[in-house]
Amino acid sequence: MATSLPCSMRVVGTGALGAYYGWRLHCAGCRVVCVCRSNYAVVKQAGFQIDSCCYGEHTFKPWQVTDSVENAATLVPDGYDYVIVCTKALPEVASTADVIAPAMKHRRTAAVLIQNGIGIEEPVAARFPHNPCISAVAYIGVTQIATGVIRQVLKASILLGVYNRADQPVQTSASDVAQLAELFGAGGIGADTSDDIQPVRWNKLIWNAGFGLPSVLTRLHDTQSMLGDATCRELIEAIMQEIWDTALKLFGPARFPVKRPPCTIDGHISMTEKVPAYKPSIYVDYEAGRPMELEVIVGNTIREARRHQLDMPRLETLYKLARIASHRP
Ligand SMILES: NC(=O)C1=CN([C@@H]2O[C@H](COP(=O)(O)OP(=O)(O)OC[C@H]3O[C@@H](n4cnc5c(N)ncnc54)[C@H](OP(=O)(O)O)[C@@H]3O)[C@@H](O)[C@H]2O)C=CC1
Ligand SMILES: CC(C)(CO)C(=O)C(=O)O
Repeated sequence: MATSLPCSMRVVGTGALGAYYGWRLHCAGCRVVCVCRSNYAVVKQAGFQIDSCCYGEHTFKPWQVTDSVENAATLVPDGYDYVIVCTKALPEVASTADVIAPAMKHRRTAAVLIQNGIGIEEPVAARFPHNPCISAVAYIGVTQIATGVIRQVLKASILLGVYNRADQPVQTSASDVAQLAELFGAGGIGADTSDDIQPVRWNKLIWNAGFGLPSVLTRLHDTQSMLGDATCRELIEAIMQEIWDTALKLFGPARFPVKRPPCTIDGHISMTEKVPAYKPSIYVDYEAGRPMELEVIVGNTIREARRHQLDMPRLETLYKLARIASHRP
């Protein structure tokens, strides 16, 4: 893996998050290749238009824009340093490992998963046991509000940690993670590393399930409308509490709550109150009739709890209702 700039990055899933982080890594001097899908024609021609609460309005023209992972692989024949995955995590629709496989042929290429939810790393680490695997938790609040147009409402930060399976021949090291954090830092992202990333992922679930499920079920659709409704606010807090309590039982008090804020329910709510109204990405997908990240954010959470003989009755009921809602005509 490269230790100094410039460094090659391939961003797969260049929607809101991918465009934003790709832009900041480009500003840090990395050669960024964006693999686009529905926004390919627009981005290839005009780049991304980014309206950032931190940097104002900018056009981001990546080093290369391509419409397939196979093409991206030919652009850097020696292999990428990092393949940054910013697709929605939808295991029931597509396997991330299959999607990125053409660009993972060189062993030094690290897979970096910047996605919400839990249980997303295992299939990637199992498929590419010789490649480093980095698990990332992002706080940023970006949305692709029109094709190729990205709006950011919160200062971006990212927490990076290793993902290793015990049987992997090559173990991802803390220095792999530190090098990537340095690159994000050079791009102005508040980047930090964690030597225990799974509780951090659970902590992020508190926000994503807490706001995501009620947004779909109440259709109050943005954070301020939801918090402004007393019943919805109560529901958000109750979901958050159930996940918080479960995480505490799973990880124990030495590992949970995590040390970095927001790490309390009040902290998640007050962070949200401070930023403009924002549609949870589950709601953005629901509204557009696209598959939602229900399995990795909610289904996997319930299943992991059950594996440890823990019940999450509130989440389970809302999960069933949201699944029904997702099949609406
Ligand atoms: N937005 C945010 O503020 C945050 C998001 N996250 C997480 O980050 C991840 C990305 O979210 P976000 O950027 O909001 O999502 P978006 O829907 O904006 O972007 C996802 C992009 O991935 C593309 N894509 C999906 N599959 C493929 C594929 N096989 N090949 C190429 N492109 C593909 C989609 O293309 P198409 O348009 O064709 O579907 C879309 O452009 C999610 O896991 C989300 O939960 C985490 C923290 C904050
Ligand atoms: C919690 C939030 C809005 C801001 O960090 C976010 O990052 C997300 O949409 O997942």
